[in-house]
Amino acid sequence: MKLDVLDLNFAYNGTPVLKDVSFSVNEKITAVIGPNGAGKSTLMSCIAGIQKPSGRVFLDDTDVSMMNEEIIATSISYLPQDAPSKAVISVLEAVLLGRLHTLRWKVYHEDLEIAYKTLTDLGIETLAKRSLNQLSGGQRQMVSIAQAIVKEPDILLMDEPTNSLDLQHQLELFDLIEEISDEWNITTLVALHDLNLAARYADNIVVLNSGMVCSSGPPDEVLNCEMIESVYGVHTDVSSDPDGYIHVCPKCSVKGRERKINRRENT
Ligand SMILES: Nc1ncnc2c1ncn2[C@@H]1O[C@H](COP(=O)(O)OP(=O)(O)OP(=O)(O)O)[C@@H](O)[C@H]1O
Repeated sequence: MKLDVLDLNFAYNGTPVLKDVSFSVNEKITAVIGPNGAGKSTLMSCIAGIQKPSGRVFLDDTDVSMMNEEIIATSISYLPQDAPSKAVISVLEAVLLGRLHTLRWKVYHEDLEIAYKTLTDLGIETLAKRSLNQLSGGQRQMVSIAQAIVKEPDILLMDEPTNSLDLQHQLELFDLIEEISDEWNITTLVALHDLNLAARYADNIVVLNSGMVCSSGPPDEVLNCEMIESVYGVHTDVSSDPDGYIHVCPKCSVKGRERKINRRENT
């Protein structure tokens, strides 16, 4: 499904946070990157319909503000950045909640099958009967991811889904996102801090800085030393491997290097 974001502007208490944000994606996986406070989470929640920005969001050329509640609820799945729930309910019940919305309160056999399949795909089926409040942070994060995926949405919005996940689970999560993107033809927008994960898995990268899109395109066009230095204030080596994947190796922060030079000069 095509996602078009057109001239989004959003302010918290009069302070602008998103400024004329426009981009279009129909690639399978798009990473939204940018420094702390750039506006990534705000952008995700605006697209999910939680915040009400000015501007337009179109799904396959239909204005989301014109779509009915049920279609939006079934089309868009949103995994927020907030800490996953510690409610006293089982993992299976929590995942099943992902199949429900305000206009759909009944669980069918098909929902159970899809919930178990999702848990198995994520490698957490053995947790099905455990209570959320007895899980580790990473395990709870996996359950939140299962809740987002189990909906089988057209648009999957994930805000820093790799928070609390170990290396194996980070890679397995993205392998699964790649797989379901292919199978279900969904568009995934994922806010990420890890530039190497973005380089490895995203078909397209949108760079947000101070609420504005400062670059967008495929990883090999977007990820370069100049962009990373100007947006993140970090010196890096950027290289590409024989498979064509970009690798970003951080060297030092611009400020850190300046402080070191100043210290040397003053001693
Ligand atoms: N509820 C809020 N009320 C007021 N200001 C907010 C609120 N939420 C976020 N902000 C501000 O909006 C700006 C963008 O925040 P946002 O969380 O969207 O950034 P982000 O790119 O997701 O950051 P991070 O990488 O640190 O998660 C920041 O300056 C932040 O302080």
